[in-house]
Amino acid sequence: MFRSSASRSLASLRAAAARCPRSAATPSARRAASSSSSGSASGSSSAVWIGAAALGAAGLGYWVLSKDSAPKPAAPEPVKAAIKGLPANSPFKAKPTVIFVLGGPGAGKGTQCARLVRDYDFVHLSAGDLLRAERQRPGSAVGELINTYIKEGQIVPMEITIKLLETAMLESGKSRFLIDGFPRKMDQADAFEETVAAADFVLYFSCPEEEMLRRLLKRGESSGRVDDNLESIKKRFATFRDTSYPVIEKYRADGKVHEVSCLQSIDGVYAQVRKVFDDMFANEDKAVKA
Ligand SMILES: Nc1ncnc2c1ncn2[C@@H]1O[C@H](COP(=O)(O)OP(=O)(O)O)[C@@H](O)[C@H]1O
Ligand SMILES: O=c1ccn([C@@H]2O[C@H](COP(=O)(O)OP(=O)(O)O)[C@@H](O)[C@H]2O)c(=O)[nH]1
Repeated sequence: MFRSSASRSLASLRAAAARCPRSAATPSARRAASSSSSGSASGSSSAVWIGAAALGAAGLGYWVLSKDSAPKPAAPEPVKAAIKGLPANSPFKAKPTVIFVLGGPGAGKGTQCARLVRDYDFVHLSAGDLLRAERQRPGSAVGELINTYIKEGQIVPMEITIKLLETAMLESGKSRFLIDGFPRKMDQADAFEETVAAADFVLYFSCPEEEMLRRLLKRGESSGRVDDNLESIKKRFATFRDTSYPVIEKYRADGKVHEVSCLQSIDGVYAQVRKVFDDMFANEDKAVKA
């Protein structure tokens, strides 16, 4: 049965409550925390962390509801059921092309996506950028929550990230997407593929930690990011190793990963990336600009 926007909201809200971090304020949220999608809070979590998480958890439901209030274009279920890779409750009418761009922090995902947008007809959506924009949005009910997760190198509850991605995809009016830095956990991948659209493939930038560290510290000199500092970087590396890398392994087992080494110049890496895209999209419009 096709689910209405309101029931999607309620389902999202319930799921969000069930995924509050262990430090969530309400007993019911604490009870539900065993299935957290956000990664466990670090042992050194402070009162600030607890407060921010509680505040954010309270605001999350309101945020999900208010974000979900706009009517969504939707094809009738019988039509969509026949489209491979498009879930029945997806807000899309046709299967969009979705490429997950993954790799450790500082591997060069954003840099390479910018080139792909220049040369191919893709919309680049960085999950991290969308989260940072929501954090900055005046009046955001989840801004503090997002800030705390990012600083701690933890993964923001997936309801927030998926909602931001879905909204940006729909608002773009386009149908080919580079989803950069998402999914970072297997349940995020499953939820996205079950409610938005299946991924066509994963572009994975492999990179040793020493190189990523060098790049991130350099980027930190001017990025102004709260997480481009040694303490946060170590936590981000741990989250990538323990939680995000298994997502890549899973897609690899499914034969969906195109791996590119980051250990070349930006141009050198891009030459490898182009090979993948030219092979994949040779028969589509490509829109290569010289
Ligand atoms: N191949 C490369 N060689 C050297 N530096 C790079 C390369 N690719 C990206 N960088 C730099 O490394 C930093 C991290 O790249 P970025 O694209 O922001 O990574 P990510 O999006 O994976 O976090 C940036 O300052 C970028 O200019
Ligand atoms: O799907 C996502 C993407 C990002 N983040 C958070 O945003 C931070 C920065 O992510 P981004 O992709 O911008 O940067 P990267 O760490 O890859 O350089 C991460 O460490 C997470 O805290 C998240 O929670 N979920």
